[in-house]
Amino acid sequence: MVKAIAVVTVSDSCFTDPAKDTSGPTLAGFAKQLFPDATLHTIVIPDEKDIIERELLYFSDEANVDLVLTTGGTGLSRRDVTPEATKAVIHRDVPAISVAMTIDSLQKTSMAMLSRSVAGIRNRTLIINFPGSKKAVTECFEVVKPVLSHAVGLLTNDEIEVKGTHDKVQGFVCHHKHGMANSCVDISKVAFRPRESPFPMVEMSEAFAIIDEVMQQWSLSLEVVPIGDSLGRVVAEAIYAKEPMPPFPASMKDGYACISSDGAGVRRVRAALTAGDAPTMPLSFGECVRINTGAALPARADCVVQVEDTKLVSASEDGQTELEVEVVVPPRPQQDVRPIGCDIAMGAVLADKGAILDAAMIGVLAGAGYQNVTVRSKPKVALMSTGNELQEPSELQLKPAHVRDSNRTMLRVLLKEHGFDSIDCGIAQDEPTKLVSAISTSLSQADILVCTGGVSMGERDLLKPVLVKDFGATLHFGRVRMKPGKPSTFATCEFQGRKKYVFALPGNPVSAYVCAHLFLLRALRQCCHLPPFLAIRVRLAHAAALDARPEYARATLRYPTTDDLPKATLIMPNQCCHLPPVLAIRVRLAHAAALDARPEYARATLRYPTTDDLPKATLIMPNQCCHLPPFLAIRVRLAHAAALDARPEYARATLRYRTTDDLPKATLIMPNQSSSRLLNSAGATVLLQLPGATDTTTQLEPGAVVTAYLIGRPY
Ligand SMILES: Nc1nc2c(c(=O)[nH]1)N[C@H]1C(S)=C(S)[C@@H](COP(=O)(O)OP(=O)(O)OC[C@H]3O[C@@H](n4cnc5c(N)ncnc54)[C@H](O)[C@@H]3O)O[C@H]1N2
Ligand code: MOO
Repeated sequence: MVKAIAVVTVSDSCFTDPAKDTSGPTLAGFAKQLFPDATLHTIVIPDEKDIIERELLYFSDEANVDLVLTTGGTGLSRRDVTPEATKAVIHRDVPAISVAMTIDSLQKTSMAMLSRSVAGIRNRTLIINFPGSKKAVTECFEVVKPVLSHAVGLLTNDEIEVKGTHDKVQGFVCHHKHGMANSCVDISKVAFRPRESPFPMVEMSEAFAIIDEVMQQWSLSLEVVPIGDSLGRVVAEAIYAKEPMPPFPASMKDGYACISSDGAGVRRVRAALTAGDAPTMPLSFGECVRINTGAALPARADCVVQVEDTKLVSASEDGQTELEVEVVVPPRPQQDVRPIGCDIAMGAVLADKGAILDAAMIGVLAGAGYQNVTVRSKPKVALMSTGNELQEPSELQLKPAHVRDSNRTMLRVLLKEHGFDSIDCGIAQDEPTKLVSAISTSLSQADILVCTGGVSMGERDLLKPVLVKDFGATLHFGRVRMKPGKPSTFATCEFQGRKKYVFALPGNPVSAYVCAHLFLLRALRQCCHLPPFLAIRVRLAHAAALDARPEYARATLRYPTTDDLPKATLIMPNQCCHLPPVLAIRVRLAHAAALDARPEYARATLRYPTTDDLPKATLIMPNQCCHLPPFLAIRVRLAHAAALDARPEYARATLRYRTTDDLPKATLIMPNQSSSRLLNSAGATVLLQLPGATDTTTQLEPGAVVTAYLIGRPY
């Protein structure tokens, strides 16, 4: 199966102006049409041998793409070096591919003789050079189209042979290849089923450690996405500024661009410059130019005097032209000027490797001329429900003894909420051969299979035996001391030569919901190098009965103004496995809580204190049109000193929370929080409300408590 394709346009002119690239998008369109499920990477690079080689190596060795299709740079001109770069990286050539393309093209034009295309294999990646025109790409793609899938299959098969031996040793039979699925699981002798679960009960800490360790084996791959689609993605390689920002000395005020050494006094107003006007003549002594915020200063001007610090001396009779103004306060050199590169120096890091792209960072990239960004790929997740009692949610009429499948919809939406797509693999019946067939289909499409139901002790709970006996899976855990979700199962297996991860969650809807948060999202976030969920401490608003098992209770938070910690209120006192939210946080009980024999994860709501001086009903942003609540305001401590402006300031910051701290610690993204510098907002999770400076207080000391508005996910 072709899982990932890269289309590389090699052309100096397209690199300078990507809008000129017609053959790349054409090739990409054909590739997407032929392999609609494959991840598609596109890139435009100049005719530089080193760069071409680097990208080919990257796509075959790091991004693990199956097919690299280049277009351009195959002709005879001095800069045409794509074939040389390709030859330098391939391990084996496949000359007949280029020969077939050439023979076909020769029937249309004798110019085809001048194409020097190369095709070859590097590891498991097939690389094919196409010529650089849209017409040639269209013709040549038709030639190779019939063999691409098979060629990639053959390359992948090398690995399957090796894995096949391994699978046989473990008793795994590859059912999906033979049409009708078989299973080694015998369900005829129900009377002899185990009366005790054979799976050791692992503690939560152990289950987390197992997931963390096993998911390290997830093989990293990268993809290139348009910046507009990159929200929440993790940057794969540091991105640098190709030009300074601002690219010219720019005014910070509406006023007059002057020469500071002229001091205070009357100046002739030579012209007016609004933002976007390119200044033509240098300023002379005794002159000034009326200027707007953001406009470029004329040569020799070294300061801006804001309009408030000037007086009109003379104007044209119609009032349309200022002739002379008086500068009242002598200006300082560089006053109210943003010098070239003061917001972003050329070569500065715009987004570092590992950064999680947010609106500010994406804005920075847009301002710096980046259209695409290389990010870590997300795993492909398949969702499957199991159970003979399940019917599609779309069926209005319930059949006798049936329930509608709510888990698949819930999990799809939950994954979406956390930025992950999923593949719907339907409902599988509790019958070994049907499960084998459904699991095979799911695993062939995804890296991670999430299924619900069939993991407990019933004679139709077949997931675990089918995974082990029919897929040779290793069960890393099959029971966890927790509530809800005791029979949660985590397994891995080799399938079609690739490692697959299986989260077999309990069928009870709440168990599936809670365990998806705790286990599945933890694993997915680790694959993308996202940090685990933030844990904060809160107080219970009321008593909470405890179960013998530690319990993950769904709760809401409330934020009274007088308490030190948020208050948590259980969604319902009866937390049997049929209800929903999440946030792993330490809380204080607001009331007495009866304990069960087992540690219990009780569902509660939380309240969070803010300071008494908090402006009580001030919305930071009017979310009200959609009847959404305002952003949460919480109290935090400054991790460092913060200089105060004359105006109250909403400073962009990140939070760090240790369970030993009484309050989260806030760190400003950058000390320079100037409003033209979007970089100082990139990565911010809170707006810190800093008070305006007074005569006696010009800075807040480390540890000072201020209000923070949560504007993003707080991790
Ligand atoms: N003898 C024992 N029985 C059970 C034990 C045990 O330790 N010993 N554990 C209990 C616990 S705890 C849980 S949790 C459940 C887990 O059961 P399964 O994962 O095997 O799930 P099923 O039996 O298939 O279903 C349980 C329940 O959930 C409903 N369900 C299943 N799938 C869906 C779906 N997609 N959408 C909506 N509802 C679904 C199903 O109809 C059942 O009512 O086992 C206990 N038993
Ligand atoms: O562990 Mo189960 O989800 O309590 O019923």
